[in-house]
Amino acid sequence: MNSQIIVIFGASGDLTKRKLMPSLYWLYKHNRLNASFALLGIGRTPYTDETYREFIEKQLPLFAAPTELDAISVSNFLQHIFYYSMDPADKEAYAELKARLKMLDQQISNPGNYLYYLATPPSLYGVIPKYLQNVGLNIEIGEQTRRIIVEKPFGYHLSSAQELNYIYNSVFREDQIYRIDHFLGKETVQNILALRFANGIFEPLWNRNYIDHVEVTAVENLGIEERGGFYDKSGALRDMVQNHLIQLVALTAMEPPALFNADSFRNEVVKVYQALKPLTNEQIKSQVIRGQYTTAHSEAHIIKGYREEKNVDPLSRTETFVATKLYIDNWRWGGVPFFIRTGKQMPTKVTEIIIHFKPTPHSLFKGMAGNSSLNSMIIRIQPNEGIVLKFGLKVPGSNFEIKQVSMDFTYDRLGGSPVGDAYAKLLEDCMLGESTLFTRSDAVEASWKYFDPILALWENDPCMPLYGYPAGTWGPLEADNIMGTDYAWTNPCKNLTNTDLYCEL
Ligand SMILES: NC(=O)C1=CN([C@@H]2O[C@H](COP(=O)(O)OP(=O)(O)OC[C@H]3O[C@@H](n4cnc5c(N)ncnc54)[C@H](OP(=O)(O)O)[C@@H]3O)[C@@H](O)[C@H]2O)C=CC1
Ligand SMILES: O=C1O[C@H](COP(=O)(O)O)[C@@H](O)[C@H](O)[C@H]1O
Repeated sequence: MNSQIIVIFGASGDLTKRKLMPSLYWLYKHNRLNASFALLGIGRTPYTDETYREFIEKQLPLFAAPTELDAISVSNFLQHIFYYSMDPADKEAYAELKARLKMLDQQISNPGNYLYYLATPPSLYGVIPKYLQNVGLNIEIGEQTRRIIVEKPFGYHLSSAQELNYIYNSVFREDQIYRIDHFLGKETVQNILALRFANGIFEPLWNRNYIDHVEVTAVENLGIEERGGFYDKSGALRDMVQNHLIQLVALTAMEPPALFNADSFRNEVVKVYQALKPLTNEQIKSQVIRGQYTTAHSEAHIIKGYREEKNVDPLSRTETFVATKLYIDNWRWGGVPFFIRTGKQMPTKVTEIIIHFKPTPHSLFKGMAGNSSLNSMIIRIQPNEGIVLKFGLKVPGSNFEIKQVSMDFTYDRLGGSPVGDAYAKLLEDCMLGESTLFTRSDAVEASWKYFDPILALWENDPCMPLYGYPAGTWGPLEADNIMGTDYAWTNPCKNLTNTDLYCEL
């Protein structure tokens, strides 16, 4: 790992304290950072190096596991942290920033390698690269590296994503730009690739001939917490579907890349997005269901409805739930529905992909329901990462009655070296110049191209329905309608524990 300075814009914010700092600390603790790395926090808040270190020190115990923290390594880690107070929206401030970076280079013997991390509100994503360019902070001289990580959402719709791509591509080369989607840093998400492409037994079945339908679920049992101001302008489609969920679809559906490198992998991802079958307005009405959580009363407590949350418009029509059916128009997937859903304030937090295989052509045994399949594969991404394969077996002693049983694998049985948070993986990859798990410009645009008409219809047609669902439920009943009579959502049980990979309802 090269020596480098990580420059975080938005260093006083929620993402920095909850995700970036604990991940960097984890990398530090596991000797994965260069001994002379430095972190320069940037923000308008008038911290000094010392007061910023105190701020970070207070946050760390809240987010890193107590067993991972020890006083000596925390205090050593903090010595690598510096702060520079400036408004990232102030063009004039960048010359001073450059001078501050030069000083820091000398202090830690860094040859001018900088990694910029944009953890500010998205309104600054287009501004910061231009101002860096104004003072030459984008230019690599000799062996230097200058990279930039941009948080999601990358754009608000297709045209703003295109505008941002235009700005980024005129300031940096594509291989210097890292559009982050933290789902790709999750170990089990990467394991989808291993499952599919390191094994000969699944791939022959992985197509329209054997797969009946696919479900992708990423739901949470929390509301929007302190992020009302951001979320009310975003909504579930922008926050989760256009990026995280569609990435999961891409990994499930992509063709095997010829090589395991950034370009081969990302070429295949883009092809999936390009093959998404566009929806007509009529189909958007019937196949894209949006919902918003409403107040729920239980014996023990009241859960606030979305419109009562802090910084949310009391008449808001922002969706906190989306369920939809999509098709991938290519030879492998033609006619196979992919059902995807996400929501806040659902009964549990779970992210999983379920591959439902086609039933046998004829039911020979008792207990095998007509045309429903006994075969499915559950790829659980969180909370308890693992894979379950379901199939039918004879009930002992019975008269050939068939029952569905499970063969399961939990990820923690695999051992291996310690694994950090998804952000640790992605930060480390970026520092190493490895961009496979970051989103390329054409992929962002191809994804927006599919989702743009949905957002446009929701925004422009006041008659488009927004369904309420009581907090703590599986979303509006209308979400069941998109499944039709042939399919049903698979809801994992409410109280998943780390020992149940899967439990029956
Ligand atoms: N928080 C999360 O869990 C996740 C966040 N993200 C994305 O990461 C980015 C950062 O998120 P988060 O940390 O929650 O955001 P915050 O709202 O906490 O903002 C981060 C920092 O940006 C600075 N800032 C805020 N407004 C302005 C402004 N108008 N001009 C200049 N600086 C400003 C503030 O620092 P100061 O006042 O010191 O300048 C603030 O602390 C967002 O784009 C978000 O979408 C993505 C995934 C998850
Ligand atoms: O990017 C986001 O993801 C989180 C969910 O991520 P997870 O890793 O905790 O599953 C979501 O809560 C947030 O709204 C969204 O911005």
